[in-house]
Amino acid sequence: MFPLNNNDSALLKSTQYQNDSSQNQFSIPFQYQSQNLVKQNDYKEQLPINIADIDHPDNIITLLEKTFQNGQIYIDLGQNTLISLNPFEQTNYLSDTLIQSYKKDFLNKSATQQNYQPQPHIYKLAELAKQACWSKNNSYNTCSILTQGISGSGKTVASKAILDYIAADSKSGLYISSTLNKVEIEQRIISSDIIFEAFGNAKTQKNSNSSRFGKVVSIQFEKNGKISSGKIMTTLFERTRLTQNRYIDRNYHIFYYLFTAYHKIQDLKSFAQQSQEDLKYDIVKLVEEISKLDLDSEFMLLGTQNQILISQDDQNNIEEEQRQSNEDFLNFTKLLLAFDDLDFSLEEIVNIFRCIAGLIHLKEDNYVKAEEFLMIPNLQQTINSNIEMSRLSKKLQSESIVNGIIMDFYYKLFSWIQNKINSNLSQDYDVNKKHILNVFDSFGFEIFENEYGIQQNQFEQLMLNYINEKLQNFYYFSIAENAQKKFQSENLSLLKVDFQKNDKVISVIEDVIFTSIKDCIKLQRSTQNLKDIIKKQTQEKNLQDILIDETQLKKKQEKLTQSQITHKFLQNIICIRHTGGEVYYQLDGFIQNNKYTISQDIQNINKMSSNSIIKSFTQQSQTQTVSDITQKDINEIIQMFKKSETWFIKCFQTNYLQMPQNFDKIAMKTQLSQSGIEQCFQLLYQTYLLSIPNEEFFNTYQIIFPNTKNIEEWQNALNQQIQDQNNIQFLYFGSNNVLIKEQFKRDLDCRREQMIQNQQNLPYLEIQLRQQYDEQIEIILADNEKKIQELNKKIEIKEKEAKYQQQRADYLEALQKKMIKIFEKTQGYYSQQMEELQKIKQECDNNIQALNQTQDEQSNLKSQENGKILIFGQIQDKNQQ
Ligand SMILES: Nc1ncnc2c1ncn2[C@@H]1O[C@H](COP(=O)(O)OP(=O)(O)OP(=O)(O)O)[C@@H](O)[C@H]1O
Repeated sequence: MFPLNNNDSALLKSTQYQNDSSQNQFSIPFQYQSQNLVKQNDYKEQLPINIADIDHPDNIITLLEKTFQNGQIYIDLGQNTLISLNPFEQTNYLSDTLIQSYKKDFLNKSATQQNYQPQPHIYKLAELAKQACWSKNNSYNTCSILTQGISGSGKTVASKAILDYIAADSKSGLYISSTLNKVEIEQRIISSDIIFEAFGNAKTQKNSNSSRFGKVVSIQFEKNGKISSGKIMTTLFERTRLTQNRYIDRNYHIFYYLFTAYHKIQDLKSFAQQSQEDLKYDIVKLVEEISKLDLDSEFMLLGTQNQILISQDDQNNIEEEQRQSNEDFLNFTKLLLAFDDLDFSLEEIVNIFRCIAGLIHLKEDNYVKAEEFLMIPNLQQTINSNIEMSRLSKKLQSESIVNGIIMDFYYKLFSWIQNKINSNLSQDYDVNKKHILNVFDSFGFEIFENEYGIQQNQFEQLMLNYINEKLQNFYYFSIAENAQKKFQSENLSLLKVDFQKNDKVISVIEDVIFTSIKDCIKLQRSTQNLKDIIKKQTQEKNLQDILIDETQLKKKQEKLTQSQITHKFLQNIICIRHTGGEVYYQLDGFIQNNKYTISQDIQNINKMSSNSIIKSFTQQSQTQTVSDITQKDINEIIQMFKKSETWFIKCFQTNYLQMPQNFDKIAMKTQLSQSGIEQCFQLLYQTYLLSIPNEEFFNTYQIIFPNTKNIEEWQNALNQQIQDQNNIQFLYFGSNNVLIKEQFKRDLDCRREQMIQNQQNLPYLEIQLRQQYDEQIEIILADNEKKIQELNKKIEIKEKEAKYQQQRADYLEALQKKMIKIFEKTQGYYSQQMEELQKIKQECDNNIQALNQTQDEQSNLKSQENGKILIFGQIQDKNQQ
């Protein structure tokens, strides 16, 4: 392997390359040289593909605009950041069919192509996040997806798309249900969303289905990837909406659902008849109870919107009323089905609706009905007994107590529903088992302006903007950390990039404003004192640059107070320099809205209720403030994110008029600065890099420097071509991967192509040489072929011989075995014969011996006889003589 590069010299810095044909026979200039970076001013028709191609944050807008005009709504910024543009029209970007084909495509292609890079899409992000729940590089095996953007920018749609993608596994039949009679967990998670929307969403100026709380849905997977359980956490529920309606804003959906259902009771009855058999609870009985709720008149709690709908006779309004009421009715029926999916009992649903109806009647001062439906006897008496002798009229005091009860009860009802849902979803939830995906449908930066375009921000806006600053701060931390990790894992050091962080803004809110409010509460000071305390603490903590100083503020005030309308508003304001711009806050109401305004006594009236849900409401600590709870919640959420791999979806409204095919540059520019992307542009720009394994990179691009033998030589060759070592980094040689800007990779690809083409156009001589060479090779190959054939023949003969020898060996072996068997069989017989033979032999021997003896004796005898004969002969001779 080539040596590691862990210093800046490893970074190739250039926008220009030599173009000297005498030095380099393949002297095709890199495209990078001519059209590498899109400059701030000459940015025209050319569409950059990603943020790495832009050299100035101002051009991000053009990137977004061109992408949008191209019919795309997703832009990948790298560092786990995806921009999602709200098109305000139905597109084919989100659908079940697309989910299925995307899943299939992703799985197939990622299995076969190592560097499969599908187009930026929310489903791609969901898939990557799900996969990362098992990744070895993610030690927590937990992932988080955070959607951010202003109201109406598409956070909820994006969060739902993620959940739809995740839940699609069981819809596709990938997993077989193990619980026959139980609703699938995926369905229950989707149904929980319907319930949360009914109770926590409202129609606002900016969004007809605006979430008025932050929600984290945590999904736990089994080892096989199936969802095992879920858990839902909520934060910063907007309580003030219940009693303060802003012109065309509506209250929470559930009030209108119930009101419409009551008025369409016949339709509801037929719906109940149809769905009766499918539901576990008795829906017919439920409809009977709804018909008793006495929601006949116009109600203040339903706000101006409803009054307009009921009273106007203008044709458009009648049509709008009809459309809205059909939508509310349809959503109500969905809610009834969702309750069943999550095992809400008949009694529980009736108690919820009775509570809602009770609050509607309470706001009308109709204590008889309020007592009946809240099931609290002597409610009016208790309220009256809490009215004190004070400067405020009895009416105002009673109104304030009633508002307090409504906000308190509704918020606690919402929490009760959340707990009920969690008890159903989270039975098997266990943080220690990991494989968790958190999806946070959060808040965006908010500046509220009145009908004259004057900022009118209150405590609620401060809380939203505070959470937004905290999430922004986490975003900076996260991308800086990710970039650092990416470079460290390649033994590279990241160039230091300074970016504007927002720690000081957070400090002003937490350490100055929150503590000042608390001091005021403790010392029973009024909001008039609040401003002075804030000013003093800001100076003590040296944070003046975040709070606009008095002289500046006065100048701005003078301009604004020329209009009479603004005069009153500007009396008690502070202005904070937020990440997304300057925001003016009206301090009136800060102290009151930060604490629980109802007394302990009033809070306790729920204990007198025979409605089991209302009775179960727990008391809120009087010392705990909204800012305390919010600060704790958001810190917990951020801690949870810090222990996970996090993705960010930055949602944008393409225009404030909510019109399709309309890209409002000014609106987009404002949102861009509020999104935190501009602030860390340099880091995103520098680190948007593709990663290609070293070997693959060298094999692919070696052709560009044909004489190089390894990646280190390749790198040196490239360095020699670089003329201008300026500050643009487009290529990093890491220990395992080459990190490269996409545009530069395209340039390399282009150069490679041309090198290949050049080879095809070699001069005539070279072509001839090549032909000769090819012919030679052909001859060698033919000769080789012949030799191989001969060898094969020999091998064949040898093989035959070997086969024959083997057969013989087998035959002899078989014969031997046979002989052994015969020998074993005949052994006994032969030994007996041998014995007999032995005997015979012995006898023979004896006989032979005897014969020998006889012969000896005979020979003796004969010799004797011969002697005798001799003697006899001698005798004879002698005789003859
Ligand atoms: N990807 C999309 N395609 C089509 N329409 C969209 C898309 N995203 C958002 N919209 C439209 O914009 C509306 C507002 O979106 P959404 O409710 O998700 O906003 P939000 O950011 O969650 O707002 P809030 O903060 O008020 O809850 C949707 O009801 C829908 O009509």
